[in-house]
Amino acid sequence: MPRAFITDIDGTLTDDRRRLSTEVVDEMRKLLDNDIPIILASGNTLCFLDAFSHMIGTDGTIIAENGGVYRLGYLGKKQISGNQELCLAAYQKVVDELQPKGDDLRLFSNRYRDSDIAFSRDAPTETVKEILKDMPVVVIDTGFAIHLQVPGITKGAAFEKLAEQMGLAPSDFLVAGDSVNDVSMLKLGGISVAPANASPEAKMAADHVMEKSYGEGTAEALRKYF
Ligand SMILES: O=C(O)COP(=O)(O)O
Ligand SMILES: [Mg+2]
Repeated sequence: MPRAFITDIDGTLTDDRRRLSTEVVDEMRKLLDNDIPIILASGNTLCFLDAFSHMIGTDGTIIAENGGVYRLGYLGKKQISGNQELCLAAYQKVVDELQPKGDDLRLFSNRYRDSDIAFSRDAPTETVKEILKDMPVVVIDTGFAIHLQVPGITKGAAFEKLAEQMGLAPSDFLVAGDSVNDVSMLKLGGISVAPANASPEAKMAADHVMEKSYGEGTAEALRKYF
């Protein structure tokens, strides 16, 4: 049986309208009641994850901004890596190119971000990738936002560091994720699962694709593997 659980949030704990699945919350509370640690790993900001951790009842161990920010427990030091200035310059290049054509890209929660840049999916990801092909940034389309991050910063890299600080190996974890930004951590888990709604990349990286979608699929995995 896995000794710990690490999970993505959007598309993995939510439903098809991005509302939290109460079914998966019930299953996560059972883990917490049995002292099984949970890491929340998301493209969202630290403050989003803080509120989320409190309300789920985890100990505040989080990965935010797709690995650009991570922290062990609420009292741990917030670790920031990456190069947000570079990501912002890349974003500006996309805006300069697409705004005259009428594509309005909205920045997401930028004043709360320390590492990456996230914006609305109003332009095709392939177009953004083409514009940035000579820039040293990675374009990540999570299905919820487009993120720009420097290479090497991933949920998986932060997961390895946090697992070590927790005295565990990544292979001690059940990993759940639904999108391309989860592939790095899905590959590291002892068991990795993707709910049925997951992207082709996440399904490929996971050991098991669940029958159910979204949070209900992840709840199914928690019942099955713990
Ligand atoms: O921030 C996003 O784009 C998606 O968030 P997630 O990593 O929790 O799915
Ligand atoms: Mg997701």
